[in-house]
Amino acid sequence: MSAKLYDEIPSLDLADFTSGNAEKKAAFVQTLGEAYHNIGFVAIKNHGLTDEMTSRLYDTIKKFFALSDETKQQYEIPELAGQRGYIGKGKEHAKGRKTGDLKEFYHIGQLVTDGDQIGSEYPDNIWPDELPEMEEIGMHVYKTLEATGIKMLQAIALYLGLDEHYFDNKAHNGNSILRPIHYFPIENPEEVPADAVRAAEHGDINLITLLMGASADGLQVLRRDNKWIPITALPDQIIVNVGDMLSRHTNNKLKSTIHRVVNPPKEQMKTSRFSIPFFMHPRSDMDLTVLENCIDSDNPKLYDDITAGEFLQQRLAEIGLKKN
Ligand SMILES: O=C(O)CCC(=O)C(=O)O
Ligand SMILES: [Fe+2]
Repeated sequence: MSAKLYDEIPSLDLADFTSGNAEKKAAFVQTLGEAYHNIGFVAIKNHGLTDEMTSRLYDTIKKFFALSDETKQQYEIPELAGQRGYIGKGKEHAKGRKTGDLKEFYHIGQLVTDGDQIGSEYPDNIWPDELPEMEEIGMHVYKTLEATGIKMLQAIALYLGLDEHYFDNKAHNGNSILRPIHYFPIENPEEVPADAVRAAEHGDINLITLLMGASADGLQVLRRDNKWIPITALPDQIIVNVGDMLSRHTNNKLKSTIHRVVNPPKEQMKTSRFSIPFFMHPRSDMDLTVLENCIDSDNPKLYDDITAGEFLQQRLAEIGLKKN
């Protein structure tokens, strides 16, 4: 397939995939697959979130991050390797770096309600006493994005020549995480390490990421020709990108594209930026062994066999969230 150089990431309508029109569905699958092969990112509309849900979650997390550091730190549990609750300023760094990112965030994890045994693998969520509304809106957005992610994975499965429902049972009650992020204001830019950025360049760990809030400035993706291009999404779109687990499983046929959040100009460092990614993980026993149909003489097998759970533990240590 030809390598395309996009100036902006392709936009798609998820309703084309779900509406029941076979032609539109096939076109969605093809456009999505080509975009993921070439740049790893798309913007989609009709993702299932309403404006009301989006603004309620933003209002809530803005109130949370406005609490004092001391209050927020009550919800930080290092033993959970940052998998639930609050993660303080500068704690996470990109793989291969030491300087922490200029962000603080909160992790909301899976809630199993159908009696599935896997529920016992997951730590309970942590909810702040100060914001009783966070649990309801947080879980509502979590479950909505999870359902949207399953549909995106169905389209991806078709593009890969797999059964449409290949990922369904692997993603059902998966170890996904909703991560509201606050890129905090910096009054005096001289006081932070010279190489500190909001989010240093990285690939996401998981299968796919569904990102709310990319309409805010600063997010950039590294194109195949090594040029950084800004991500712009319309207010009614979310971004959906390929993570390292999916890239591995497909022998890089689908690209987990490197991206970053750059700092604003110095005089605007005093402003906050918020975003809310949903990192879609499968169940930890999913086998990420490279798919047979993604290996041929031009594309030799690039990765060792590993499960999703093992891959996650490795990466959490590499980004500073899990202490050995
Ligand atoms: O804040 C954003 O726009 C992107 C965040 C991101 O890439 C991440 O948390 O993995
Ligand atoms: Fe990311």
